[in-house]
Amino acid sequence: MTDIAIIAIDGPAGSGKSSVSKQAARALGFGYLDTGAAYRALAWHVLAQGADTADDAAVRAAASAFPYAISLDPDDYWVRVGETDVTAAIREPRVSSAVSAVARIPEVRAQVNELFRTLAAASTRPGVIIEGRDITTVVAPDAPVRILLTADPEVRAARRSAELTDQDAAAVAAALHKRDASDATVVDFLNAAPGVEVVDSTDLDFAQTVDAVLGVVHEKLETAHGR
Ligand SMILES: Nc1ncnc2c1ncn2[C@@H]1O[C@H](COP(=O)(O)OP(=O)(O)OP(=O)(O)O)[C@@H](O)[C@H]1O
Ligand SMILES: Nc1ccn([C@@H]2O[C@H](COP(=O)(O)O)[C@@H](O)[C@H]2O)c(=O)n1
Repeated sequence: MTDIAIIAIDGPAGSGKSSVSKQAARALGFGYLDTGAAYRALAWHVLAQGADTADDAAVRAAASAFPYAISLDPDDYWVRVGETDVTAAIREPRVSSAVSAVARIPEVRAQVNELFRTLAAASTRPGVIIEGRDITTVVAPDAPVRILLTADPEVRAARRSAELTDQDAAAVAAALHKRDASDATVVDFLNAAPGVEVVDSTDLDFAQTVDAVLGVVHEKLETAHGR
């Protein structure tokens, strides 16, 4: 990539990637790139066309004409497909349960990975935090800071369930674990690749987790700059 400092963060569902990355980006004055949003928006796009994300041909066709846009501003986050703001819609359970099928197609991954690199390189900020599942290993394996953000599965499920108060807690947990199991067949986001720092938030509150991530970022950036 360019001289923009890339902070790569991976982790399983509900590990705090988006909320922690967004807060850390604010503290650093960096951009924030949510890569899961692209997969979610493509799944939304397929469903909006009345197709099934299990239909590879339909997904490839949707990906070939995918007018996707996302904000990298942590204080003004939005996701659009064409003229439609899909920021909230892509979090709906119907999209969450359809997204893994989209993410398992190699050509789709290659297409969005190129887009992520382009978006990050175009940032006018000194750095960008990119979060997802394969950022530390595939999208930005040379990033000066690479973090695996994790927490015990039951803690992640409880946090997600606390967000989705209108849904049954057991169903929320089951959906989260099912998505992880499916996604883990495509990329390894449960084990840290060599050189990747683990931040385990199981026993940390939100502020402590942000501080732990910022601690790794400062340490690694100082090392990278020879200080
Ligand atoms: N250390 C923490 N302590 C308590 N709550 C936390 C902590 N970290 C994150 N959370 C909360 O956990 C929930 C899930 O976090 P978030 O949505 O950021 O996870 P995610 O990894 O981006 O999930 P997904 O991959 O499913 O999009 C949010 O409500 C967030 O505020
Ligand atoms: N780098 C990534 C990011 C995401 N995915 C897929 O997208 C889904 C949604 O991601 P969230 O971070 O919003 O939960 C996720 O379940 C994966 O299927 C991916 O493959 N690679």
